Amino acid sequence: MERSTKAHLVCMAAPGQGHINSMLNLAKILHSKGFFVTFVNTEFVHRRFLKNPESLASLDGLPDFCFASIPDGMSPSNDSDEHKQDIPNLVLATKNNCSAPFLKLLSAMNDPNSGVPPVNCVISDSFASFTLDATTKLGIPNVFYCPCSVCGFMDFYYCKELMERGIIPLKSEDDLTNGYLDTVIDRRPGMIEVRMRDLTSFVRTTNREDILLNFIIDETHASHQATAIIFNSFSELESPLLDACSSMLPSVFDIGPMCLLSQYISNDSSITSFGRLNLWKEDLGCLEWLDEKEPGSVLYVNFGSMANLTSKQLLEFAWGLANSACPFLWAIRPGLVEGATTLLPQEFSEMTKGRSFITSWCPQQRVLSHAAVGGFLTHCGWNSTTESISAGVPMICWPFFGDQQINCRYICSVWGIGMEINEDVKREEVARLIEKLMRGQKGKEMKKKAMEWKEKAFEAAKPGGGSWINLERLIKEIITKE
Ligand SMILES: O=c1ccn([C@@H]2O[C@H](COP(=O)(O)OP(=O)(O)O[C@H]3O[C@H](CO)[C@@H](O)[C@H](O)[C@H]3O)[C@@H](O)[C@H]2O)c(=O)[nH]1
Repeated sequence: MERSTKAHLVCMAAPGQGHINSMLNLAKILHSKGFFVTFVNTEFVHRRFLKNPESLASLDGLPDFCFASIPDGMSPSNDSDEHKQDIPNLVLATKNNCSAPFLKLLSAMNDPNSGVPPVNCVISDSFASFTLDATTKLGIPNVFYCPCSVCGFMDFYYCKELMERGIIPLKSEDDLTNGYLDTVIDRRPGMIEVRMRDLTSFVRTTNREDILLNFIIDETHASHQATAIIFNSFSELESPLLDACSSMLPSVFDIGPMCLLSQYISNDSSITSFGRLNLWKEDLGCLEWLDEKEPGSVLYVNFGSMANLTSKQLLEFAWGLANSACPFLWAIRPGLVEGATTLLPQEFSEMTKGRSFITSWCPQQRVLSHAAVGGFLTHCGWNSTTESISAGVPMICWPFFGDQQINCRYICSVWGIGMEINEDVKREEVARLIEKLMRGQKGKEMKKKAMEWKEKAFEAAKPGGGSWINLERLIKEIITKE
């Protein structure tokens, strides 16, 4: 095969649906800008894609866009219950096992007989800092791509200082319930004043060695070694945070929302129709169901790819939805409720018949952009948040873990486009907030605000907008710099 002469970018995704979607959007944009792209997954997720026919078709790639995978130490026996995601185990496996295979992969691609151009730059998920060993050894730039919000990243980053000051981890399990979580934290540079409960859920531990808490501290601080760091955000949305971040880290570029930027890829590129990498099979039937519904009448409910609910929480949401009398589309992915087989009672199905559509996985961006959707009950994952902002849809927030608590705080208190449900979810509150969002004055105000943010997001992402210009600067000043 003749070796392409294009500059070669290797995009290393972290093993999670939210991370992969976001990185894939970026990879497609960079491909459309004339780069040769290799998109790398860990074997744990790659094995899942091989089992999903739609994703499998995408793995064939396109001219100058190919896929690769690296061993992560997760044996196929870990896939036995593939819907159960043991996140601490996955995080440790990736961190401890991927560095050497990644170096091996880059070295193989640099071989003149590899058929692909030598690697010019690595774009690495900022939660896959194991790539630094290889790029340091080979002397090539390593640009971190953070799929979280800037507020989420900074919240993780500042945990180190909170730990040094003895504020985290918690002193006792009682702190989870004795009101300690309502303690206000000193303002951190660039951030608004928050309570302990708004910090990442990973601080809710008494164990200083907690895997996830130490992981997010180590990974965010590893950004100091990156050549640059990119955020899936835009200046208008997170300006003070971006300023604070820029004063601490190497070159910072906000080039989001990625879901909008990727829509501006040139039409003549076959990459626009290029498939998606889904861990679950997508149900397009929900779009036809939405077509039948009144504009703005449907509440969309989805808790993303990682959150786990107890059966009790699921039932509180279910009865809240049933009692609200609002039409709703609810995606309950396999594994959302651990161990449960029968999820929803017969009475629920009878009571919501004709106004509910339950599925397991849907084309979320298309759902959020559908005229029938008037609100989103979400876990506040950053992709869901930016997709909702980009569609002008206000939210009801039930953050589960990680960066979702701080995203929720910004959605509700800073951007004015959401209302939070108590952690200890109760059906009465669910029904009350749905009513408020879909029919109340507060809902109207939030919708107006959401439409304003949508416009700002489009302004940033369109050719010539702030994020677009930042992308071009990134390519010129970092990726292709001689
Ligand atoms: O039925 C569904 C459900 C989700 N999605 C897509 O899956 C992604 C979900 O991403 P996100 O909303 O960010 O949630 P998670 O999958 O939970 O993402 C993880 O990764 C994010 C980026 O780091 C973090 O912000 C989250 O807290 C973390 O849980 C989005 O692109 C959705 O459009 C679908 O296409 N169909």
